[in-house]
Amino acid sequence: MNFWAVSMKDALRLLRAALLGAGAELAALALMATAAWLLLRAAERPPLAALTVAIVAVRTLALLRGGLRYAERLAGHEVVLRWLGALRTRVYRALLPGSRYSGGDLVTRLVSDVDALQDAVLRWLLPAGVAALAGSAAVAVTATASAQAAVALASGLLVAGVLLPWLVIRVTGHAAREDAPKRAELAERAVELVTGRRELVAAGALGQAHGRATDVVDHLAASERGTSAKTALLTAAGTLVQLLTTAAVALLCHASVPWTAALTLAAMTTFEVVLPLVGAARRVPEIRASAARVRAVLAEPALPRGTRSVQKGHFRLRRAGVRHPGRAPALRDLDLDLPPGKRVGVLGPSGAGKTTLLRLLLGLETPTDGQVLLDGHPLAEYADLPALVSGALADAHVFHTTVRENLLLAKPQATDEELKEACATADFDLDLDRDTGPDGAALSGGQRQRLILARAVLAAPKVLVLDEPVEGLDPAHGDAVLAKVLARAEGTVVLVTHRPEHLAGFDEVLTLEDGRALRASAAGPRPGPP
Ligand SMILES: Nc1ncnc2c1ncn2[C@@H]1O[C@H](COP(=O)(O)OP(=O)(O)OP(=O)(O)O)[C@@H](O)[C@H]1O
Repeated sequence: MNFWAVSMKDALRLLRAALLGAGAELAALALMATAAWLLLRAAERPPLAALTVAIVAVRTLALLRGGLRYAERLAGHEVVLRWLGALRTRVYRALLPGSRYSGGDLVTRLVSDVDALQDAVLRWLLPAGVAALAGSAAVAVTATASAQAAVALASGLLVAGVLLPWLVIRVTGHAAREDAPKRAELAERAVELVTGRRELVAAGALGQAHGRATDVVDHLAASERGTSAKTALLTAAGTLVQLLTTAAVALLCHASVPWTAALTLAAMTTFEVVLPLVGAARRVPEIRASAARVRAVLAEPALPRGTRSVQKGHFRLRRAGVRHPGRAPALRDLDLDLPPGKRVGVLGPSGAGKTTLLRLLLGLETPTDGQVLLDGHPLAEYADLPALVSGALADAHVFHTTVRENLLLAKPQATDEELKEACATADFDLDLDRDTGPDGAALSGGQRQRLILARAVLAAPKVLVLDEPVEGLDPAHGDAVLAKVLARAEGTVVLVTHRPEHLAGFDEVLTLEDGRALRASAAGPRPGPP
C-alpha cells in the first residue's frame, strides 16, 4: 500500500499552498527590491509623480506578503492534517490485534512516526517547493539586467539550497546510523532502571545500573556535540554563500544604481527562503526512519476481516499445531472435538502448550499447521468470536480504573446487582468503586485473580476458557471458588489446571506434554453443587 496515497484534490491543494507560499516570498522579495529602488531613486530628487507607483507598490506588497503567508499556512496545514488523519487511521487499522507490534513500539509508530511525517511535508517538501519557485523567479528577473549576475545568483542558490542540505543530511544520517545501537541500548537501560528499580535497589545494583546508563548518555552527548558542530559549520557556510552571492550580483549587475540596489537586495532576500532548508535537513534522516517504520506497518498483509456470525459454537481442532519462529512447536497434531456444552480439562507440565491451546480457541493465535474450525469454518471468517468465547487468562489486563468499570467491560449494561452476583461467585468482595491501580497494582495477587474471574463469570460466554484461574489462592479457598464458577457456567468449558481433582465430572481430560496430547480420558462423574 502506498503510504503517500494523496487524492488528486489534496495534491492540487498542496500545489495551491506551494503557489501561495511562493507568492508570499516573491511579494517579500519585490517589497525589498522596490523599497531599495525607492530610497535610491528618491535620493535623485525626481518629481513625486515618478515615485507614486513605487510608494503604492511598497504598501500593497507589504499587505500581500502577510496575507499570502497566512493563506499558505492555512492551505498547507489543511491538506497535511487531513492526510495525517487518514494515515493515522490506516496505521491504526494495520496495528490491530494480531499484528507483531505491541506496547511502546506500537505507540511510537502510531504517534511519533506519523507526526514526523507532518514535518516532512510542512518543513521540508513545501518550503523546498516554495524556495525553488521563488529562486527561479529571482534568477529570471536578475537575468533581465545581467546574465552573469543571474548565473552567480543561480549558483549561490544551488549551493545553499541543494549542496549544503545534502551535506547536512549526510552528516546527520551517518551519525544517526552510528548512534542507533547506543540509542537502543539507552532505551533498554532506561526501561530497566524504571521497571526493575525495586529489584536493583534490593540487590544493591542500582548505582551500577545507573552508571551504565550514564555512560551511554555521555557517549551519545559527545556524538551529538560533534554532529552539531559540523552542521553549525555548514549553516555558517550558507550565510557566507549568501554574502558572496549578494556581492557578486552587486558587482556583476551593470544597470542603473536604483535597479542594481533593488536586484542586490532581492538576491539577499531570496536566500532567506532557501537557507532554512539547511537547518531543516537535520531532521531528514529521522523523518526517513519514521517513514520506513510507517511503511513497514502498512506493508503488512491486512488481517482478513470476518463477516460470518456464530451459529452453534462447535469447535473442532484437526491436527492443529502452533510453531513460533525458531522455536520447537508449542502445540502439534492436536485433535479435539468441542461440541456445545462439553467440558474439557487440560493438564500438563509448564511449557506443555496449555495456554497456546486456549489462545487458539480465542482466535488470538493462528494455527501454523492443521485447522481450528468453528461450525466447520476457520475462526478468521467470524466477526463475533469474542462474544462466543472468552474467559480468564493468566495475563488478562486489569484497567487502571474502578472495579465496576473493569467488570462492565464484560457486560456494559449490567446492573450493580449483576456485578455483585458475579463478584460473589468469584468470592471477590471489594467495593465496586475501589480503584484498581495500573494493571491491578492496587490489588493483592489473589484479589486481582478473582476480579478477572468475576469478569469472566459476568460475560457468561457460550465457551468459557479458564487458565489456572485459582492458582494464586490457597487450595481449599481456590477449590471452593472454582466449584462455584463451574456450577454457574452453562456452556462449553475448557479449564487448564495443574490439579486433576478440579476436573471431576469433566467430559474429557487432555494431558499435554511438549505440545502433544499424551492421552485423552473422561474424568468421572460431575460433583453436585457446592
Ligand atoms: N509468543 C511466543 N513466542 C515464542 N514461544 C512461545 C510464545 N508463546 C509461548 N511460547 C512457547 O510455547 C511453549 C508453550 O507455551 P504455553 O504458554 O502454551 O505453555 P503452558 O503449558 O501454558 O505453560 P505454563 O503452565 O507454564 O503456563 C513454551 O515453550 C513457550 O516458551
